[in-house]
Amino acid sequence: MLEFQKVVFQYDSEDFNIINGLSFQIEKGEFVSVIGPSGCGKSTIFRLVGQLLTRKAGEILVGGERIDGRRGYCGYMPQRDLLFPWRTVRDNLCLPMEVRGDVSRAEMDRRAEETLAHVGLSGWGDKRPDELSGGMRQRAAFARTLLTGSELLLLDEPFSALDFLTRITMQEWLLGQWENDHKTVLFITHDVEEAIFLSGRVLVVEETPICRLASFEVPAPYPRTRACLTEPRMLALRERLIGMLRREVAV
Ligand SMILES: Nc1ncnc2c1ncn2[C@@H]1O[C@H](COP(=O)(O)OP(=O)(O)OP(=O)(O)O)[C@@H](O)[C@H]1O
Repeated sequence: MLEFQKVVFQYDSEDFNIINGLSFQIEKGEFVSVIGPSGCGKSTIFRLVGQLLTRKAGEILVGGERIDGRRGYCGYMPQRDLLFPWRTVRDNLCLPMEVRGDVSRAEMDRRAEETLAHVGLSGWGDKRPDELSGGMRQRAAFARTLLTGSELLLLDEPFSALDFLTRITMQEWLLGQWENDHKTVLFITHDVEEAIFLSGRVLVVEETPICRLASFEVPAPYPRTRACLTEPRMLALRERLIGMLRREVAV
């Protein structure tokens, strides 16, 4: 579903390649997390997939085809929900369809209502975002990401601003969504436990410049509950990943 082939990228203001010959693959329907220390370049990978940044070399393929010149092949959900405060929740959800411009107003509203119901927000379409709780706003933002119609979802620390209880509730909610629709999800987080609870595979940024990602299979079948986090194999993986991240930020 997503493939990097020897991708190289440099920010204009920097004198080195932050991404330096990176190759990796994500299969269709996988839930994969990317972890690494702050500032190592995780979001840069997402920006390259979304063509918000242009690589210097290498290829990025989605669904086996080069991304260049294409649109609508991925949905992006940033850390902050970025819902427009002056729009109703429904009109926020309609945005990706408005941008595409390929469906009528009535159809946009129908799809928005359907997706609101899907994320447990029936009846909230006429509200403004500031009338929703943090968790509800994130669900609305996720619904908007779904309405891009893309099979590949890039979720960039979507729960990091939430309080602990809302956060674990949202993790369980997201896992339930994924277990139903099996979209391909690439998920950035700083939280090792969140990564192993949600993912089938965890990719670790071991160094900057990023030349490779270390890949770890998560040893727990789906469907999952939080109880799996206390299993010895999961605890061992958690400790191993924390150890790797500690080494990277050691001073
Ligand atoms: N527009 C830019 N110009 C120059 N440098 C940038 C730019 N955007 C990001 N950087 C730098 O590139 C590095 C990687 O940034 P990026 O946002 O990809 O990291 P990250 O791993 O996602 O960080 P965090 O976990 O804190 O969100 C950082 O050192 C950052 O300062």
